[in-house]
Amino acid sequence: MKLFSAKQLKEADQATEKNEGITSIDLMERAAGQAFEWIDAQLKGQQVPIYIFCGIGNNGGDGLALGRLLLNKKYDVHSFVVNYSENRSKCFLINYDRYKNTSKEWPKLLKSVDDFPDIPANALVVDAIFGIGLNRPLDQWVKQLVIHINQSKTFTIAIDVPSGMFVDSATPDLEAVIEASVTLTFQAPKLPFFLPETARFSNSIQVLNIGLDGNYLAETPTKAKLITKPDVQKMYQPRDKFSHKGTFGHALIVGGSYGKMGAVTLAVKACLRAGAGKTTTYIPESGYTILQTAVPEAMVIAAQESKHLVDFSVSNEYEAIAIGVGLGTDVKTMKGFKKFLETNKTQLVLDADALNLLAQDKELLKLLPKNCVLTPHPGELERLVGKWKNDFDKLKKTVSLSKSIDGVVVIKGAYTITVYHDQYYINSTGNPGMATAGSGDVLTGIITGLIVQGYDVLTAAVFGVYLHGSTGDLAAQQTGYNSLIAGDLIDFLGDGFIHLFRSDNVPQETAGNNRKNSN
Ligand SMILES: NC(=O)C1=CN([C@@H]2O[C@H](COP(=O)(O)OP(=O)(O)OC[C@H]3O[C@@H](n4cnc5c(N)ncnc54)[C@H](OP(=O)(O)O)[C@@H]3O)[C@@H](O)[C@H]2O)[C@H](O)CC1
Ligand SMILES: [K+]
Repeated sequence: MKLFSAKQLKEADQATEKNEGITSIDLMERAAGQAFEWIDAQLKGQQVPIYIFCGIGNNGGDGLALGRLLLNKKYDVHSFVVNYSENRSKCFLINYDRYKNTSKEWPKLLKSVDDFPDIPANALVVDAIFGIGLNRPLDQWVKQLVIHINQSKTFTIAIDVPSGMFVDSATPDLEAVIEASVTLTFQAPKLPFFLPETARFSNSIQVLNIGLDGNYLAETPTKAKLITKPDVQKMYQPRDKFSHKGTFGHALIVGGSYGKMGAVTLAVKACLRAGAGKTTTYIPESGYTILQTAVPEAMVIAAQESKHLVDFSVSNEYEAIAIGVGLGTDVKTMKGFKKFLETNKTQLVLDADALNLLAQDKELLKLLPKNCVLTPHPGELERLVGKWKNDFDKLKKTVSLSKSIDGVVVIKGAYTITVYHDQYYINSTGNPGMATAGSGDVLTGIITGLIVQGYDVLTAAVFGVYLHGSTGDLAAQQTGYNSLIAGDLIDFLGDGFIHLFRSDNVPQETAGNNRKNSN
């Protein structure tokens, strides 16, 4: 699903008006009508005081039109105009008059802190102060209003965007943003809904289709995409009946150190479960028995060193090498890693300590082959690219890293973002139960397993991240969040694949139950 910029949404708006022969007031009525339908479906006529705060632009116009529709359905509506500017939009003014004709009184004008109404605890608040047109910090008194609404702790519905949130750049004041309970956003979600600093404001997101011009939406490229099930269904490569294990590639997992062999165990199991034809692990000698016992399906090459890898001389028979899980950052390991990068030509997935070694000597980044995949969590990313000022700056720095290595960078988080050059792929699956030791090792294994099967690195990263998350969602149905452990992600990966092509209407209690039944 594409995430459009504010400018693109305004262009889509104009294309719709031109191609459908409608005006912007018609489109506003459509948008307000959709918001009304949604709210009416939740309230079902229940009488709660509805407090609507409207700006003076088109977001405010939406709010007034919504207020009128709610009044027509006999809801208890209290409307306010937040008069932050005299520059009222045409559609706002039309709806201002229409509102008066319905309610017989004007909405109350707010011009300073003294005008703020008390908001009853049982009220439903509608925030239509600013939408995608916000382009500078809020005036002090408007910020105070936002704080006043947030402090009321009432159920708050944001129209299009929580007011105070910037859509295409960093939000300058995180105290001046409406904390919405639900965001009814038009046509497509907006990028900051998925970024760590701002995601909490939009909370539950409902996308309302207001029928913007289909051609414009289809043909306009966006920097950011939200990856959902239909996107990954297209990525899946079905298996040919006459395929054999050689068809699905050979992966090498390099890593492990004394006390951290579990990381390699998890990665190699996940790699196999993701569908790799063959896997080999290259580990310090002390891990030999552990690996052979824990994963009989994997081959093991034990290095001479007992506790840390020093010598990384591996053959070039693999389609991809994952390196870094449980590796450690011993000085000798660093030396061997550098030597390995100087000669290696195989596609790489770099995680954990491999990223820390790269961060220790950034010159090593120049030795990476084209098209490698880096999978940092925010701490590892910061060590690689330096401190960022905000989420947009983080994305910018990650884009530079991706371009400089000509590879893929996966920023792990609640919404994992895969960055390739200046494209962002935002993942929609996963849950807080996955914040557990070894979860990243499983992801590394999945991505590597997909690459060796022939998925290009970008697809492997985007698809792998989605599968990792959707598998976690299925696992959590059985384990709950607290008890989910990384091994569960491996056990449920098969369900994750099967679920890709299962209707989402499958009742919750049957989805993801396969493991229990087959055990
Ligand atoms: N295509 C669509 O998606 C549709 C969107 N609709 C709704 O329209 C809004 C966007 O409306 P817009 O009028 O462009 O902008 P806002 O309502 O968000 O803001 C109004 C104006 O306020 C000015 N501004 C910006 N920042 C500040 C500030 N900090 N303080 C004071 N004033 C500010 C700015 O105008 P300037 O000329 O002063 O710069 C804004 O234009 C969208 O979010 C939807 O809700 C349609 O209803 C349907 C189609
Ligand atoms: K709003």
